[in-house]
Amino acid sequence: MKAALLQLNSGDCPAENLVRTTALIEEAAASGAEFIATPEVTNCVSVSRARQMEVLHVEADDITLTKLRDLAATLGVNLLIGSLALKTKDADGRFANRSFLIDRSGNITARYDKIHMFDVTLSEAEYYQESRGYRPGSSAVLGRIDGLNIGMTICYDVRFPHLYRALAQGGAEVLMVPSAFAVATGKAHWETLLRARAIETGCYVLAPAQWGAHEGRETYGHSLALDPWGNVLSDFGEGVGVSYIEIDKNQVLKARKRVPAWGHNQPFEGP
Ligand SMILES: O=C(O)CNC(=O)[C@H](CS)NC(=O)CCC(=O)C(=O)O
Repeated sequence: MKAALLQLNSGDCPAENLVRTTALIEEAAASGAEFIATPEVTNCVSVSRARQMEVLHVEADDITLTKLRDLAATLGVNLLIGSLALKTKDADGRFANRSFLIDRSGNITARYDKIHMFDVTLSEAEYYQESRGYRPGSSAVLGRIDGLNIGMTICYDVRFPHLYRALAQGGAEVLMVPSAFAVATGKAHWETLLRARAIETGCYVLAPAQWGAHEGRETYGHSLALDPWGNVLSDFGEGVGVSYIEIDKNQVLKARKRVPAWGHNQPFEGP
């Protein structure tokens, strides 16, 4: 199956982001991609809560979701919306950072709320408090497209290997890590973390990413696809566009036959 990873430079205007995302999805479908994946916060990258309050919507009213579902149906492709920032009905007013798996008929077949919040101080000048704006999810989610089991995760989740192991042991063959990675940690950790998750689980790892300057922050780009042996299938580097890879379920079986660590559970005590 041909898969496509979109690298975006989403701004803080959902309508504009939708226009650009739609064009790249159409381009990917015209190139024969049957599974197309977009980065974290496809609809809006913003560090301003006031701006988010102004432009974001609850899931039922979100235009990006409605339009991309229609687009998946029109083009007959499977779609992973890496995430949408959405309002919730929570009393504390926090948003959801929610990923959607959409089938060829435009149906939502799985949704996942990012579990691990990026509450990190990289330097005096660069710090993130994601849990202030977003309410974390609490369930790992497996979706399914065209006979492939898809483990859904987002960005900072990549640093928590037990989540990926649980998804692989639950049946995942492809792990999604749509992201908006920081530049400093991207340079230091991005490829290594993603390759490790592929090697440990014997899964494909697909990580479509935000890139470049956004209002109030900057992201690393380098959308990455790994095969189940940990080989880099594609690295988009910088800029905006689409990368293509081939997914072959036999490669999952092959890697796991050589090193079956993903399925070995040896109990131990302590420390
Ligand atoms: O804030 C939003 O609107 C959406 N959320 C994100 O972009 C999140 C929190 S700032 N980014 C990450 O998790 C980057 C993780 C990272 O860079 C690392 O693990 O090193």
